[in-house]
Amino acid sequence: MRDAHTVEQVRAAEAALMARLPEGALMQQAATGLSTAVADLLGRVYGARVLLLVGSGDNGGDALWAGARLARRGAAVSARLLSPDKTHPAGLAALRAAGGRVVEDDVAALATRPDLAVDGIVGIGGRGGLRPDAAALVAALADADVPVVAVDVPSGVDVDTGRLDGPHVEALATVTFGTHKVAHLVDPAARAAGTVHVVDLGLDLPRADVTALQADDVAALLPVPEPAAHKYTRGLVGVRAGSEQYPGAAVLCVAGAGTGFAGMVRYVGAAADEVRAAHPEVVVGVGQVQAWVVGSGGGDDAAEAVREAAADGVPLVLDADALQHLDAAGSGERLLTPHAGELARLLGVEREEVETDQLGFARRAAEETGAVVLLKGRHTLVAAPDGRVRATTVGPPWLATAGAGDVLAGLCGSLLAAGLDAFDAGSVGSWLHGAAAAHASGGGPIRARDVAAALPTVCRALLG
Ligand SMILES: NC(=O)C1=CN([C@@H]2O[C@H](COP(=O)(O)OP(=O)(O)OC[C@H]3O[C@@H](n4cnc5c(N)ncnc54)[C@H](OP(=O)(O)O)[C@@H]3O)[C@@H](O)[C@H]2O)[C@@H](O)CC1
Ligand SMILES: Nc1ncnc2c1ncn2[C@@H]1O[C@H](COP(=O)(O)OP(=O)(O)O)[C@@H](O)[C@H]1O
Ligand SMILES: [K+]
Repeated sequence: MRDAHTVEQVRAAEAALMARLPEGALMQQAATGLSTAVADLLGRVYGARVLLLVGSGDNGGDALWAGARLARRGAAVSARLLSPDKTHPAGLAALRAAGGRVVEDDVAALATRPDLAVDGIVGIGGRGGLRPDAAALVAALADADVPVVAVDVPSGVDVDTGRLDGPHVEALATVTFGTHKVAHLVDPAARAAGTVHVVDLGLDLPRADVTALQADDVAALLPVPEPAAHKYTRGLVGVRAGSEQYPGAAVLCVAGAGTGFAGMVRYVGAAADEVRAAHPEVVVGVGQVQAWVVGSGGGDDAAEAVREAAADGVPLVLDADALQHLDAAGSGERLLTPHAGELARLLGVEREEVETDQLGFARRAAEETGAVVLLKGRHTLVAAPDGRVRATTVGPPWLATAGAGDVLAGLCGSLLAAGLDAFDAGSVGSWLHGAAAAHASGGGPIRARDVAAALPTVCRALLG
């Protein structure tokens, strides 16, 4: 499990550890890890030009100490101090002693294009977007195409929410300390962090509310049939999806549901002929199920489909059109699978608001509806009403293709039918969906049906 802790949790754990260690020991560990990661990215340290962006706090201190290490290995290290009167004194002295120099202004900083910049403007102590002087320097570096390695977090992002509240650093990579922070997993900030490396500090941390399942977690949660299982004990998943206008959504939703986690797939809806033709193993017609998936491509019949599914009193996946009929869905186990636009409609806000505060709105929707909310996106978030959130960080941008959401809804429904709760079904389903897309893609384009087809291979690899 990848845990993402809050600033408060990190500060408390760091304080407890620092009380037992010599002064400055943690910063030395951080700077060592940072300089190693920068050296790896540079390939060759000797002769490389490294520019440090140094703010007023310990984040700047980390950058300076790491810069000193790189300078001792032969890099030409210069530092642009954004608060010259408040620069970390020991870090600055170490840099100078190692042969690094301070540049007077942005023009001098960029006079010779740096090979790489180290963003030590602000870390977990930052508030609000970058201030104008820092923003101007960061913009100039972006114009000059200088890759940036962020120290702890890309400066300017909101660490605990993943929001971007103004100008910020767009990093190639981020070297963080002790644990992931929320902004490393939650978009849009996570996008600005690039590849995240964690330097272990040996912190003793509490449970994290924001996490990301890893392959071994998913493998442990997969529903595997008992030796004496038969198709009814494994669970039946019902799909009420598709319409005359969108029969394909039914076919794709059934493809996701029919991956093999449930013992049987039942279909009810307007696309029975298409479903039968594409999936001969599916049973068409009403009957008992352990979970229903409702709404993908559901058109005008969605309200009725939600009402009928809810009448069975089993867990529900509510997708697409069904999301507009939550009042008909009862209050049992429910997994909602909106994209940002659908979540915005559900909450009566603008799509852009959801996109800028994905964690906040996913949590708010879960709290207000009492359902688990799976907010689809680059990093899909699965939020439980109690505030826990799992982010899915696998899945290539090629997955943003029509019908992929229908496959996901069906897959999650099959996991619910097989006995997972809505939080596990949503987060495991989303992880498998992303991993299947990555497998099917191999770096190239994919169709939604390819994602469904790759699911068994991904599961086999996990279980093997
Ligand atoms: N704790 C530990 O054990 C360890 C901590 N470590 C490191 O310390 C970092 C935290 O250091 P920190 O607490 O000094 O805060 P930090 O993020 O450097 O910034 C503070 C100052 O920045 C300013 N400022 C604020 N907002 C701003 C903005 N938008 N734009 C520009 N400036 C802004 C503001 O000062 P002001 O200018 O307002 O006086 C504020 O006081 C942490 O991220 C990690 O890198 C590691 O060494 C491992 C061990
Ligand atoms: N940039 C991206 N990177 C990775 N996955 C993405 C990205 N954008 C969207 N996705 C995923 O693609 C799928 C699109 O689903 P959705 O928007 O419901 O499409 P549709 O309604 O056509 O089925 C979701 O699983 C979403 O998480
Ligand atoms: K930073």
